[in-house]
Parts: sequence; structure tokens; C-alpha cells
Amino acid sequence: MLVVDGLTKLFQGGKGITDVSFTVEQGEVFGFLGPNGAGKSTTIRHIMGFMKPDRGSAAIKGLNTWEKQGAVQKLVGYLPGEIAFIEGMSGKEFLDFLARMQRVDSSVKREQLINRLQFDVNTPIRKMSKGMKQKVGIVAAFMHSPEFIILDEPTSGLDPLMQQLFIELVLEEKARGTTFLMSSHSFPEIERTCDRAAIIKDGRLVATNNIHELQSMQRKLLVIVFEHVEDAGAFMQNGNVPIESHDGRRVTVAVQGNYNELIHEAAKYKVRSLDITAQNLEDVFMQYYDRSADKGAVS
Ligand SMILES: Nc1ncnc2c1ncn2[C@@H]1O[C@H](COP(=O)(O)OP(=O)(O)OP(=O)(O)O)[C@@H](O)[C@H]1O
Repeated sequence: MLVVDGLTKLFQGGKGITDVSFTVEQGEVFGFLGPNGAGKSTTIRHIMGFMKPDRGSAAIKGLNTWEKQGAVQKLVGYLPGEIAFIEGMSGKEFLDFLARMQRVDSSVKREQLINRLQFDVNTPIRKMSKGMKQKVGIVAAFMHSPEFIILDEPTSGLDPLMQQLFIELVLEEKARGTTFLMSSHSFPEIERTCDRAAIIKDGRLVATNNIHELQSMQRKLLVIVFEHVEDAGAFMQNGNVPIESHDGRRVTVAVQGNYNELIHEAAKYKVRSLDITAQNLEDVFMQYYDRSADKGAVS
């Protein structure tokens, strides 16, 4: 569906993106993660055909996005990072205006989306909060059922309930075969929706990975607090379990699947408490990347 190949754009002052390459398959939900200023929006603006790259290219369904921007934009639903609304319009007038340009009868879906996102579409946009404007933008990107939806930080400004609803909307569209590219700061949000994700830092892609593969590599961290410091010491010395860290009576162990040996060993001592947490998926991502990079192979 999307091929980004060696995309490079350097702004005055040296910031920008360098040699960004990745693909998004039809029906896939692809996440684009990175800190502020990493180059997410710049990459997305090239994919939408709004900017001419210095080098490299982006193509949607084989159409070069800079050379065929009109055709490309018809195929895509787009939510920009900062939406430029037309002065003086209400939400309804703005959506009517877009619907005329999209030339698809989107009235039924539009009503459903407005009802689910719970906002007053007749409010003048200049009086809307950031979250309300974001909702109008989401309706605009989804209402005409495009086959590819590109979202630049879609949940910024939304409260947790609306973030949850947004995830449901994405999963419903995904089930209908819609392809997504979406940027985010939030790994948990990407984890809930995406098949694969890429991390961008300082304008360069540092890793691309399969989320389900990462989830299967995710280790559990067990924090065991022993009754006595000596027990903690003996447990660490005798047990054949990978110790993550320790502090007095508290020992943190990382396990991936095989709990028997650990439970057997811990049961030899008096345990005061036991806590289990899953390893942060972002850490798994970066660990995996470091290992692959050492071997010279980043998938
Ligand atoms: N038109 C421009 N002229 C000069 N520098 C720019 C321009 N657009 C972006 N930049 C710079 O390029 C870098 C990447 O910006 P970009 O907006 O792509 O980041 P981002 O990952 O989307 O960040 P955020 O999460 O803050 O939206 C930043 O350092 C930014 O200041």
C-alpha cells in the first residue's frame, strides 16, 4: 500500500529526516513512534505529497505522492498534527465542505461518528477546545471510509475515555480491511492497535518491528521481598534464575515463560510479598533493536 524509500529532507539549520525507508502492507496498522521533533510529521507530510523530498520517495499504491498528490489525497483519509480550520465555520460547515470535496456520500457514517465521539457539531470551531477540534478531525479522516487512513498524533487532546473509543474505531476499521499509518508518542496506544511499528529519532529510523513478536518476547518481572536479607542473598546465590536487580530483602527476577524453577527456589525461603509486572514493551523493542544492530540485521 505504502512504500517509503530513502526519504530525505533537510531544513535550514540541519534538522529534518534522513534516509527514512519502510513499507506498510494493505490491511496493516503501522505505528510511527518517536519523541518531539524526531521527524514524524515531516515524514507524514511527504507521504501526503505536501512536501518535495530532497532525495528518496514515497508511493501509495504505486503513485509517487509528490508527483501525483491529487490522486493520492483522494485515496487517503488524513488527520494532520495541527488542523488548519477555515475561519468562522462551525464543525458541521467544515465537515460539509470536506464532504463536497471528497465526493462520497458519507452522511450516515458521519452521524454515527459524531454520536460516538459525543460533541456538538454546530459549535463554531473557534470556540472549540483542542479535544473537540481533534474529534472533528477524526470524523473528517474516517467518514468517507477511505482505504488508507493516515493520522498524525490522533489522540492528542483527547481524554482517556475518548482515547479508548478511538482505539475501538481503529480496530473496527481494521477489521474491514482499512490500512493505517499513525504517529504517536504513546507506546501503549500503538501496542493496542498496531501490527508493526517503527521508531524514529533525530530524523532517522532506528527500528521497525512486529508488535506481536515483541509481545511474545516480553518478560515478566517478579519482585520478591524475602523475610530476611540472608534469604535474599542465598536465593540469589543458589537459584539458577536471572536476577534483574536487588536491594536488601527485595530481589527482582525476569522470567519468560518458565516459572517452575523460580517458584521451587523461592519456596525454600520465607517470602513476605510477591509482585508481578510485565516488562515495558518499549524496552523490549529497544533491546531487540540493540541485539539485531549488533548482528548487523534490523528487521
Ligand atoms: N518547515 C520547517 N523548517 C525548519 N525546520 C523544520 C520545519 N518543519 C520541521 N522542522 C524541524 O524538523 C524536525 C522534525 O520535526 P517534525 O515536526 O517532523 O517532528 P515530530 O516528530 O512530528 O515532532 P512532534 O512530536 O513534536 O510533533 C524538528 O527539529 C523541527 O523543528
